Amino acid sequence: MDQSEIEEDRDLVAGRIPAIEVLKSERDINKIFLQEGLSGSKISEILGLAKKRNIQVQMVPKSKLDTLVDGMNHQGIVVAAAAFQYAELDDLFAAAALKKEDPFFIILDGLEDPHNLGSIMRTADASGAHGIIIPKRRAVGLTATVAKASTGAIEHVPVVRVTNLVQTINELKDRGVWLYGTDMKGQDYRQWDTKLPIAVVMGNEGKGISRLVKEQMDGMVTIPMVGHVQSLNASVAASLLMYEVYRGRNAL
Ligand SMILES: C[S@@+](CC[C@H](N)C(=O)[O-])C[C@H]1O[C@@H](n2cnc3c(N)ncnc32)[C@H](O)[C@@H]1O
Repeated sequence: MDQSEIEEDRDLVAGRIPAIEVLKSERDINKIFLQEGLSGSKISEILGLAKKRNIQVQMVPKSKLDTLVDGMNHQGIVVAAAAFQYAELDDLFAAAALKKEDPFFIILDGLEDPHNLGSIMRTADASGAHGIIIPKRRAVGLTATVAKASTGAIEHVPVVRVTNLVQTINELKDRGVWLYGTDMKGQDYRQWDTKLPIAVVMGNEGKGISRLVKEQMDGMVTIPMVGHVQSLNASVAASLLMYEVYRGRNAL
């Protein structure tokens, strides 16, 4: 096998749980590359799903998988799947409408780290967010590393990629969504009314939210910090905020 066997419009999904998620999804699968001599319950599940979907499984030595995914921890399995599909803004509204819920979107203003994006997708799925909006330029998009870090959530959380974030924010406002930015100078997140249709904006790992985006916000929200460091990791902050929305909307 060499790299040319993988068509350019294909994504390589590495790892057992991500492989199972992609095999259960509706995405087209080209082929499965499985490390020789592996067994176990997850491998049996993968082989069962492959059989059910009539997907070719090629047995390869570990070194081939290492080369294919460039040292990523593949756990003996790589799935060559159709390229990750981006959604449209309407798909996010439709996802909210389908669940009869007010929109709950996450906007990432220039997030760069694929592990942060994967982790945010994982919590977005868990906390019931209807989708994520990212800019096309100067930001991480959907990659194999993101897929791995999302542990399969990438198959369930729609991601919209837009050319102009400020324009999209204005469209969201026109459609009744309240925009909340996040930094260290906003209202305490425990006093935030999360029962409205909302989009939460997270900033870049180094620079935070850009000025032009911040100017469009209806409000700013802050997670209090009483220690010595100046900010939380973007995906950690996003998780706390997403669960605050969940908590506010799902009273016990
Ligand atoms: C590492 S921080 C960026 C710090 C950046 N130097 C700044 O001044 O905003 C990345 C993102 O995480 C979120 N964040 C981090 N800590 C936060 C907190 N305590 N409250 C609200 N959001 C926070 C914000 O969205 C921020 O833009």
